[in-house]
Amino acid sequence: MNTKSPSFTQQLHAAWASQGSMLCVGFDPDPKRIPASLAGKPEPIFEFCKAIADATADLVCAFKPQIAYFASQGAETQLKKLISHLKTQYPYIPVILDAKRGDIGSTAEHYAMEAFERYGADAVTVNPYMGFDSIEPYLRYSQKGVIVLCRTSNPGGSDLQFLKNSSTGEPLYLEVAKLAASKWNASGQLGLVVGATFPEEIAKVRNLVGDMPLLIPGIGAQGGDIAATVKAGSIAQKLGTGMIINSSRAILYASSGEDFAQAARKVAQTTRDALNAAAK
Ligand SMILES: O=c1ccn([C@@H]2O[C@H](COP(=O)(O)O)[C@@H](O)[C@H]2O)c(=O)[nH]1
Repeated sequence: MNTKSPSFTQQLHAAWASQGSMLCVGFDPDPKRIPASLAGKPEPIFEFCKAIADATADLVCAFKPQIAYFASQGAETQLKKLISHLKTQYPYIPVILDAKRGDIGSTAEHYAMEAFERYGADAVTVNPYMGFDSIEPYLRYSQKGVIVLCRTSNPGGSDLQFLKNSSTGEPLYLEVAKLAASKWNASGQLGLVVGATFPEEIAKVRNLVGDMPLLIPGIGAQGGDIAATVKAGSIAQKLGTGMIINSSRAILYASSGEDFAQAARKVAQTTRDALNAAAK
């Protein structure tokens, strides 16, 4: 009997199929933007994120808390409580901790423990620019997802990610994609971050990495084009899979009033529907 819990990619494939969605709701809880109706609660960050999670859980394939928003407020306990709530109430929805860690192996071991043991995340984002030994400690958790930054959504991403390898002539982000697909993915649990703000590059990455999951931030507040993103990241014959398309602020802050969770749901629903329409 196989008693192992499902791996990150198994969870993801099940969520794409059962939820019928490629939308990921991101939790970037900015204290300045949390609705006044939650002020005075002992754990406003947790309450805010929980309300949004509960209002959108049937619309998503993943949730993505961004650790900086919790750590900057000393709200690690609220992050832990949020992930625990998500894993208890929605065990079929993978939780990706967006931490973008990158450090030497001995330190990376502790970052991996933080993500997978302290917080119980199903996957974590990592920065690959210190090389394979900085990623390897995460891969020891053979069921957990490791999502490697490749072509980020920010304008400054081009500063380094477009530098050409002097022997192959390939830009650095494509070298990362190639390494991820050919050498680093022994666990089969790797994914790549590619920004929705650069659909042409999403297509180039997809072309190199087969059906590896792509975490795609940059629709919504960053203005990435939904139709172009979905077209670029789709896998032939497997439409509606392969992408975890994140929106954080556009959903979280759809309303600053007491109706914030219902407003978030409306935006999440419209976004999920637009993603699905583009995948047809
Ligand atoms: O290239 C990247 C990698 C990560 N992010 C993160 O995604 C969300 C985007 O938030 P929006 O409010 O939808 O713009 C945020 O947590 C970033 O840290 C990214 O934007 N780009």
